[in-house]
Amino acid sequence: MESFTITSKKVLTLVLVIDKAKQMVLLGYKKRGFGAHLWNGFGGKVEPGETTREGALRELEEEAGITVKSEDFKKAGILLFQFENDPVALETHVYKSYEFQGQIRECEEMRPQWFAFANVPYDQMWEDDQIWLPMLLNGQDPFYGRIYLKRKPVEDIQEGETTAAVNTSTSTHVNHSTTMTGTSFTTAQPKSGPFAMWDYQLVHSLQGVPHEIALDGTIASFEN
Ligand SMILES: Nc1ncnc2c1[nH]c(=O)n2[C@H]1C[C@H](O)[C@@H](COP(=O)(O)OP(=O)(O)OP(=O)(O)O)O1
Repeated sequence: MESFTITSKKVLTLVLVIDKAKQMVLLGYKKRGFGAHLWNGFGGKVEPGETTREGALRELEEEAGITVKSEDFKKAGILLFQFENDPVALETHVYKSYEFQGQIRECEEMRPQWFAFANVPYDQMWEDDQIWLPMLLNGQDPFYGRIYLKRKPVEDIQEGETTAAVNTSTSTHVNHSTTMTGTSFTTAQPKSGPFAMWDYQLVHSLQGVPHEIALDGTIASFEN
């Protein structure tokens, strides 16, 4: 019996930098931590005292070495990630920019690389990315999505995927990891992470930009 009831949430960010002329998107290969060995946008937890916008810009600079001017930095939407039997959801604020300044560089956590829209490696990304990323790339934002994820059965987990689950240290998902304790994989070439998407709801081309999601999963407020 699935339980996706949530009682609290953590606020995260996710940034997609796009070269509109070349129809390419900048992704990062996550080398460690939650979501390790998957390609994703740049982002992470929002620190105390930061706005989501400030946190997103900070993570982009830390993880890809680049900055974006405030006027070019647009909120594309919010994704609420809910995990089976985990009362803590991840409210992830998604931003996009068609411009950036600085030199793209690799860091300890992420290896950035440009991908043509037609060659985005969805089979090596969070499974939900194939639902909402094409909408973002096609300009069908703002959007709001609710994504329900279930831990994959152990036999379906590929080599390396445990790294993504077990190395979550400060993240919400330590409880999910416990079922994996004792399993040891050494190579790191997973396909789409240790969680499978169970269901989703996505509303795109919204009239307003969502600002916050309530614990019942509805949009609590829009940006001014
Ligand atoms: N399901 C799914 N699809 C797409 N993107 C994500 C998910 N779940 C996620 O958590 N994410 C994104 C949201 C964030 O951008 C990152 C996760 O952030 P994380 O690396 O845990 O945060 P940091 O602050 O960088 O972590 P530390 O390593 O510093 O603790 O993935």
